[in-house]
Amino acid sequence: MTPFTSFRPLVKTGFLWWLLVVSLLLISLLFWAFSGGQQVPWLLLIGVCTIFILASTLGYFLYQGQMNRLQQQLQQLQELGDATSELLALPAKCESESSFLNAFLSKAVALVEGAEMGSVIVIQGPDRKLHFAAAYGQELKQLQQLNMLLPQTFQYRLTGGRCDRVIIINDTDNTDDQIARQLFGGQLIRATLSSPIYVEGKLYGLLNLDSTEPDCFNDYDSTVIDILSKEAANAVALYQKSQQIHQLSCYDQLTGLANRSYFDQQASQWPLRQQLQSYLILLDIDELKRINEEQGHDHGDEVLRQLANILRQKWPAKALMCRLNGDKFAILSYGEHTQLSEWLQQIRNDYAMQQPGINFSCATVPFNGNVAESIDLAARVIDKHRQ
Ligand SMILES: Nc1nc2c(ncn2[C@@H]2O[C@H](COP(=O)(O)OP(=O)(O)OP(=O)(O)O)[C@@H](O)[C@H]2O)c(=O)[nH]1
Repeated sequence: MTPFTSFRPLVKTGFLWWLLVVSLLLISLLFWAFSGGQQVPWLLLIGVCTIFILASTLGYFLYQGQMNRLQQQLQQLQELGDATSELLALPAKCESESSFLNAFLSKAVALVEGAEMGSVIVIQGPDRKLHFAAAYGQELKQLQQLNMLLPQTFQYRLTGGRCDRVIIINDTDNTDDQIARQLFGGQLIRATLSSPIYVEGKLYGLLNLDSTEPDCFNDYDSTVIDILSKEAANAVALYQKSQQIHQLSCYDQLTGLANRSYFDQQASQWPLRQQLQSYLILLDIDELKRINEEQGHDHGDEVLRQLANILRQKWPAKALMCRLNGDKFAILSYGEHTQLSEWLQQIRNDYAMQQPGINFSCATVPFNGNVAESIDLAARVIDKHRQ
């Protein structure tokens, strides 16, 4: 981040003083010249000089005020530039979408001078329900109790349902909007700003900034938040893409369980315990080929999905699970051998209730850190049982 170097005005103050002195001398010279070197009208000269000095001083202060405002805006612009580049780096650092939204919200509150608090609302489902995903200076749980739909927001109403621009309400006394008038620590929100966030052309959510003081947001804040919301949208899209890539590369699309390579990766970090043996359990659905042929591939898919669901929902201990390939699943779990057998029997019973007549073969072998070895051993045990 480059530190902001103080704004250098075009004209130095010393030069302005010289300009004033020279102008006064010129005025005096003109008076002297017009009086033809005779009696100089001193009173008139002093009056003119005084007016000139007052006008110059006023001009100077107006100029300074403008320079200060410009300096402030430049500083804000630089902060905005820093914030936007930080935003794009955030998805890689944040563990979840909600932690990203919280970080984004903090930046927005810090950038807009009048903002004391704020929230990020994500629009959910076809009925466009409002879900408060992040809050700053307000109780998130309390906000999440507000049961509202998008059409009830002032953003929606004041844009005629288009939600296409930043909306500022600088005095909430003039609105009956529930969100706009929330209580904050016993105080009423008096000014509020709402910006839509579009991710890949679809309304993703709203960024709201609030203050207990009226008239504290201006057009400049609106521009800053508009830019920031667009950058946040890019960052959200980036985050969602990276999640999709993770999902596609690590999980089996049919069952939602981990795939073999992600399972291998996680199993390599599985903590082996001295007091409690770890076991690898291999499950292989019987005669899936025949099921596919007789009842169709879709039914075969359902058979696979249901076993995965039962394993995920019913396995009673901490475990890693995956669909190894085709009709084979693996579980890495702690437990006593007899206990694991009981759990497997329970899974078998539950599965038989959902898929009558369909069974699976399984083998439980000790796991000592080498996944491939344990899987080979378990596969040999299953083959032996089937012969
Ligand atoms: N429906 C469906 N079938 C699959 C999928 N992946 C693999 N299969 C089928 O699963 C069958 C597995 O064949 P085999 O390894 O001989 O297993 P099996 O027919 O269950 O025979 P056993 O395991 O010896 O009882 C093959 O016919 C594959 O086409 C899938 O994603 N969906």
